[in-house]
Amino acid sequence: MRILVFGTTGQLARELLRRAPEGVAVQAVGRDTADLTDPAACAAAVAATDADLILNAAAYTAVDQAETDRATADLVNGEAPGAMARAAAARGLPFLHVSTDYVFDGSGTRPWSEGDPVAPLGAYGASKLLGEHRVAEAGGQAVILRTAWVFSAHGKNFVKTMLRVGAEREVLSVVDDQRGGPTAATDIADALFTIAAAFGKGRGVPGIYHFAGAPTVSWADFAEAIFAASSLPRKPVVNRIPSSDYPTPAKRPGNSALDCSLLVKTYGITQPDWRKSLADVIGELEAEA
Ligand SMILES: NC(=O)C1=CN([C@@H]2O[C@H](COP(=O)(O)OP(=O)(O)OC[C@H]3O[C@@H](n4cnc5c(N)ncnc54)[C@H](OP(=O)(O)O)[C@@H]3O)[C@@H](O)[C@H]2O)C=CC1
Ligand SMILES: Cc1cn([C@H]2C[C@H](O)[C@@H](COP(=O)(O)OP(=O)(O)O[C@H]3O[C@@H](C)C(=O)[C@@H](O)[C@H]3O)O2)c(=O)[nH]c1=O
Ligand SMILES: [Mg+2]
Repeated sequence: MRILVFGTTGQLARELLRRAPEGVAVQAVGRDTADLTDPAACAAAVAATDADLILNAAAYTAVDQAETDRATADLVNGEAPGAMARAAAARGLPFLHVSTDYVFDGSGTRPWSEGDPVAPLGAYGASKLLGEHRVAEAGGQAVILRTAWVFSAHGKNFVKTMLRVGAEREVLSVVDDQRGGPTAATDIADALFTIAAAFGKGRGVPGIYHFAGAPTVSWADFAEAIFAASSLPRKPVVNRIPSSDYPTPAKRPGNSALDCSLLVKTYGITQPDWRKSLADVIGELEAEA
């Protein structure tokens, strides 16, 4: 099976390139070939491909920056995936897309199910929701995988930020009232390959699915786990704060927990334990250093 992947340098794109199972060839295209601010270029890449399936791993992920750059976020996260999905549908090719917990408003404490009402708090979440709508409207065989709190040994993420800042400070203030499921890019890549294989066998089931690591924690809990798993000589103390003490341009959801049972039922993909994947990522980072 051949998979055309949009994105080459991102956390997820890199793991897709590294973890393709035997018999799967990943052809990744970057900004030079398909800039997502140019939806027509994305459609052209789909029209020209000899791949059996299309996977979009590229996105505008700068949550705060999106607040003042809404047009670019909507183009990259909304219109470009829409153009990819329409071009894939026109050729009868399955399309796998990735979305986010930030489409929810974060109310309540119950983990969000796929059919729950969406109400993004910020421009990034709104742009990802636009992408979900555009992909659904395209009418093809599409899967939208909503994930959360992605980390890996590469790119920008909370784990790397904590290790960098934690090496310099004795005390770190981290929000304790936003809860979610940290998810390793390696685990998302593997889940997407499982879904792709199902489509390869004619057994793919289109729709929206949730996929996040377990257990659900706060960012402060996650920070403590990161320091515990690291071999920092002097581990910083995590000072637990409310979000109101950590002002940011974009408001984040309080309850980001995703109910992932539909993916288990449909594809047999279980929730990964992020503590295991965190140990692997920290191992990789410390081996590189
Ligand atoms: N990061 C997270 O915490 C979460 C991410 N997600 C979703 O998961 C998916 C993967 O995210 P992740 O791997 O973390 O993202 P990254 O920020 O690590 O990577 C984003 C990728 O998109 C590419 N990209 C951005 N803008 C453009 C553009 N205009 N044209 C072409 N390529 C572009 C980047 O390329 P370049 O290097 O050239 O900029 C990069 O390869 C996305 O859909 C994201 O919304 C969902 C939940 C949480
Ligand atoms: C660095 C730092 C962050 N924080 C807070 C800010 C924020 O609420 C939380 C996490 O910080 P981040 O900057 O990683 O958060 P953020 O960029 O909002 O992460 C999100 O990215 C997008 C792409 C997604 O789709 C989401 O699932 C989610 O992963 O921790 C602290 O409390 N203390 C700190 O020292
Ligand atoms: Mg990033």
